[in-house]
Amino acid sequence: MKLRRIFVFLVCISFIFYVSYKILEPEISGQSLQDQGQLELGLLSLKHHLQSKDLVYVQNSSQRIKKEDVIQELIQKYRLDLSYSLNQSPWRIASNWVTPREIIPESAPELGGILKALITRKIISADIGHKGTQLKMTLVLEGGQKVVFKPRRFDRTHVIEGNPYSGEDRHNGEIAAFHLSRILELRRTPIAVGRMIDLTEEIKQVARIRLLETFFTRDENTCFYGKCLYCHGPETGVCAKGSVLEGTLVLWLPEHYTLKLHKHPWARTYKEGKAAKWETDEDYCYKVTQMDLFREGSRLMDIIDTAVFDFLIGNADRHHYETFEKYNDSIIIMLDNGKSFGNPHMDEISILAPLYQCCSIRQKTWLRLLVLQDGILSEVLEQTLTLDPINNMDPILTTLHLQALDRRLKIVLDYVQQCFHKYGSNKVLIQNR
Ligand SMILES: Nc1ncnc2c1ncn2[C@@H]1O[C@H](COP(=O)(O)OP(=O)(O)OP(=O)(O)O)[C@@H](O)[C@H]1O
Ligand SMILES: [Mn+2]
Repeated sequence: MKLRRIFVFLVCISFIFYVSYKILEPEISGQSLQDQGQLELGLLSLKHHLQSKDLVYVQNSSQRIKKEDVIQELIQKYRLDLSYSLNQSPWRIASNWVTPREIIPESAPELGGILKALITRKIISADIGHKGTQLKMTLVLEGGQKVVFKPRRFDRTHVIEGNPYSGEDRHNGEIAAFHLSRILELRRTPIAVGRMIDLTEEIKQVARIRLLETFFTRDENTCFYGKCLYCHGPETGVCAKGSVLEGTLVLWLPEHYTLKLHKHPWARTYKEGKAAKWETDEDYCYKVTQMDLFREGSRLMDIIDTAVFDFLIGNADRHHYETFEKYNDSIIIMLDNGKSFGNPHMDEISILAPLYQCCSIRQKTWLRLLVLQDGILSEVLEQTLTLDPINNMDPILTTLHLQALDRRLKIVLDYVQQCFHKYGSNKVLIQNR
C-alpha cells in the first residue's frame, strides 16, 4: 500500500515537471539559440552531421570549430571528379538515382563521370525545345539520353534591369543552381553542366528540319532562333562565336517519372498594378494551410525550401511548379532555373513570402543555412563551379553574384530569427514534414 502511494506521488511529480518543461520550452530553446551564436551552432551541426556516428562530437561540442576547416570539408564533399570511371551507362546510373524525394543521392561520386559523358558524348539528334517561352534545343546524346540545351545569351557581367522576372534565360544560372541545390542538400535540381557546341559540326548535321529552318548567319557567325513562345525570327535568335556556342546541358528526367504541373500558391499576377492575393492578405499562409494539399505532408515545407532557394538565386518566376505525378510525397522539382542571377544588386524580398508569411522552415534546411553563413556558401560554391568546363573561360558566377548569395543568406536567417522572436523556435522549426 505504501509502495503504491510512493509510486503515485512519483508519477504526479514527473507529470508536473513535464508540463512545466513544455510550457517553458519555447523560451528555453529560443534563448539558447541566441546565446550560442549562430555561426558556431551551424558549424557544430555540420560536425554533428559529418560525424553522426561518432560520440567524439558530443564530448567536444563546446570546442570551437574553425571556419576554414568547414570550408575545406565542404569543398571536398562537393568536388567533382570528371575522370571518375563508371562501370555502367552514365544515363542508367542517373536514371536510377531519381526517387520521389531527390534527383541525386547524397553520396554521388559517379556524378563527375556523368558530367563528363554529358560534355563529351556525341550528339545524335537535335530538335526545337520542348514547350516554354525560352529559346532552347532538345538534344539526344549517344546512348539515347535526352537533354535540354540552353544557349548563352548574355555576358556574365550583364545586369538584367526591370522587374524581377525580366529578361531571357541565363544558362549559367542553371549550372550554379544545380550545384547550389547540392550544397544546400536539397538535390531537387536536374543535373546541369556547361558545354561548348559547334553548331555546324554537331547540330546542323543531325538537326530535324523544323530546327534547321531557323538557322541563319549574322556577321559570319552561325545563329538560330528555334521555336518557342518568344521565338519570333532572327531578331530573337542567338549567335555562336563563329560556329561555337556556349550553353548548358540539363539532363532530362527519366520518362517513367511523369510530371504534374501545379499553380504556385504564391504566384505573381505578372500584371502591372494588379496584386496577387498573397500580396494583400495578412492571413494568406493560414488559408493555404487549410487546403488539402498543404494541410499535412511535405508540400508546404517544400514550397518554403524552394522560396529560400529562389531568393538566393534571384528567381522570381516560379509561377508554376512540377512534381512527380505518381507520388503524393513528391518533391517540388526545382526545374527551370534560367531566370536567376540576373541582378546582383537587387534582393527581391517578395520571393521569401512563403517563409515570412508562414514563419516556418524545415529544421534541416535552417541548420544547413547556418553552416553556410559568414561567406562559407560563396566560397564552397565558387570552388565547386571551377570544375565545370565553361568556368575556366569565364567564371560561372561573378564576384558580385557570389557576394549577393552571402548577403541573401543572411537576410533569410534574419527572417527566421524574427520568427523565433514572435513564436519561439520550436514553433518555427519543423522536423517531421
Ligand atoms: N530536365 C528536364 N526533365 C524533364 N522535363 C523537363 C526538363 N526540363 C524541362 N522539362 C519540361 O519542359 C518544360 C519547359 O522547360 P523550361 O521550363 O525549362 O522552359 P522555359 O522556356 O523556361 O519555360 P517557361 O517559359 O514556362 O519558364 C518544363 O515545364 C518541363 O515540363
Ligand atoms: Mn523559364
